[in-house]
Amino acid sequence: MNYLHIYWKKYRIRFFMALFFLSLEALVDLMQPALMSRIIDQGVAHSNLSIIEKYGLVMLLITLFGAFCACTRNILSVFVSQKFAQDLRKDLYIKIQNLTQPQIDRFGHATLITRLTNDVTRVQTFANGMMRIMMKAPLVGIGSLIMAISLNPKLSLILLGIAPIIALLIYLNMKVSYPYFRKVQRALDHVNRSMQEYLSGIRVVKVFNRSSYEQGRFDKNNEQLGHLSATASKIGSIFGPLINLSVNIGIIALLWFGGLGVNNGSMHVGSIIAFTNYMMQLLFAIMMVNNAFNMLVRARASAERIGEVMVTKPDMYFPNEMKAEPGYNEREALQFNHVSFSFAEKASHKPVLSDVHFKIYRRETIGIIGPIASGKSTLANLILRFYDPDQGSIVLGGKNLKRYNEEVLHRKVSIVPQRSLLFSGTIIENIRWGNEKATDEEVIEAARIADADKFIQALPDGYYSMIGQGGVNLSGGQKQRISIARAIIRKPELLILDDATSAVDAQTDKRIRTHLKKTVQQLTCVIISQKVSSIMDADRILVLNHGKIEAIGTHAELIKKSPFYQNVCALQLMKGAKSHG
Ligand SMILES: Nc1ncnc2c1ncn2[C@@H]1O[C@H](COP(=O)(O)OP(=O)(O)OP(=O)(O)O)[C@@H](O)[C@H]1O
Repeated sequence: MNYLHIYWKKYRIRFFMALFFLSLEALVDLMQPALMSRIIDQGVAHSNLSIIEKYGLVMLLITLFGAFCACTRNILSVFVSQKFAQDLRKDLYIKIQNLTQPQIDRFGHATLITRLTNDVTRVQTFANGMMRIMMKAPLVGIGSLIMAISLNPKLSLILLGIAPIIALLIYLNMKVSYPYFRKVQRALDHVNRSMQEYLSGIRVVKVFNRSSYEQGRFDKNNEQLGHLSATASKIGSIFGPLINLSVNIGIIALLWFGGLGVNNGSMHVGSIIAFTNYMMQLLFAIMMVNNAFNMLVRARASAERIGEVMVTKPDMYFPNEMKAEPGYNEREALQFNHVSFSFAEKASHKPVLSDVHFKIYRRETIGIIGPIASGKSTLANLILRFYDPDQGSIVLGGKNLKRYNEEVLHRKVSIVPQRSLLFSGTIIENIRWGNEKATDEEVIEAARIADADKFIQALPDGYYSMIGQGGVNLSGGQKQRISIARAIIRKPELLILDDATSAVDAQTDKRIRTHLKKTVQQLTCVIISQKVSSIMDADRILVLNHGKIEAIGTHAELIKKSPFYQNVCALQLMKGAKSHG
């Protein structure tokens, strides 16, 4: 948990200031019973009003001082814990942003959200608790013990007998409950995941009448969370009463022996009351320590989970120097050199891409077609360096992808992903998301190329129309066209359309491709599609089958040499001809 060091360094002065005021508060608490004992034994017992007034005034003044210390400490502890949590959340967010795709795949989305929210809150609660009770409790506890011993050494033996039993119970409580709190957080990840999946697929769930099935999945995870939380709390609820029982046995013993002392005249009532007060304070302090340990156990589990993300080192490097490969041909835009790749998590480890070898020339449009799960999107993800090939290399503009600075790479290559992802905000903001500096004219031009300008202008607020989260108030085709405009406005050298026009009709699809060819002359384009009509007029078409290149060539060439392409054309083009006929 070394990552917490920087926050400690940043906030330790305020933390110690809070502890200073907390110690003063504890001191005030410790003085009260002693003063009360004097008021009773010297004032009340002897009907001495001036003593009562004198010590009463002192008690009032120190209580006021105690209140001032408590307020100051509160302001400091809230400030420190809030700021610490804010910094931690921010740093964790940045860390998550810098995780590579395989690392994000490994963690999973839901757990990253729980770690960023719930786990950080737990650590924050603990930090705040430290400045409220954790330090006060030992101070009051030790102080009470000293005061009690100085008041009556014999009676203090009772305290010394009870205190170790309570300390042992606290230790056992911590030891038994710790593993459960880690499990509780993991169960919370599962609940978050089922909720996240449900919300992102809500329409599909409804259409397929799978609400009760999804509810079942949620219930199962929720039950598991409830069960684990209950077990963790049950452990606390066994140790809590045991500690209480020990405290009460101590009080009874104290009153018994104290009563005997008052009877035989060796003790005063005021001292017994003060002693009882110190004993209560001591035992209360021990119980507070127990609570604090419970908080510590939870916070430790959370801090470790946050730590797992914080210490994750990037497994990809994006250097700044970019050397061109020897013998580089200026005409080449992209080159796959015998690339093989598999997702490490896959049980079978079967390669998703095997020995993929091809070149794309500048300003060329390449179509990629292939059956479902043949590796088309994976190929696009490798060009963006979301993953690195296991074997072979990818060369972009004469330079190995591994030598690119991340920002430069993503300025050169832009993608319109299969699922259009829009953000809540206006349409213009969403398009400009691709290039913050783009002028209004450039936004409109990009929308025209993506064949989106007309429908946007027809909306009541035009480019300033609001888009709901994920683009809920737009059709699939409208979302896709805005996504295309967003990619074009970046002015990339290589544009990848990954099934980006699946929701638009054939004419719009064609218009977009024609606009792209005419307007963005320097552009090299990779069009991935299941539709022959989307790629048949590309300069060359690459047929991917089971992660291997089956054939590469023009539409006319492939019709002759690729069995898969022949089949798809036969199915799709004949169907198209029939439906037109
Ligand atoms: N993040 C991932 N982790 C593990 N396996 C993955 C991951 N992404 C894709 N795969 C697997 O890789 C294979 C190829 O997937 P990919 O998405 O590249 O296919 P595709 O040709 O684009 O399919 P489609 O036409 O359906 O979009 C599939 O078997 C898929 O299950």
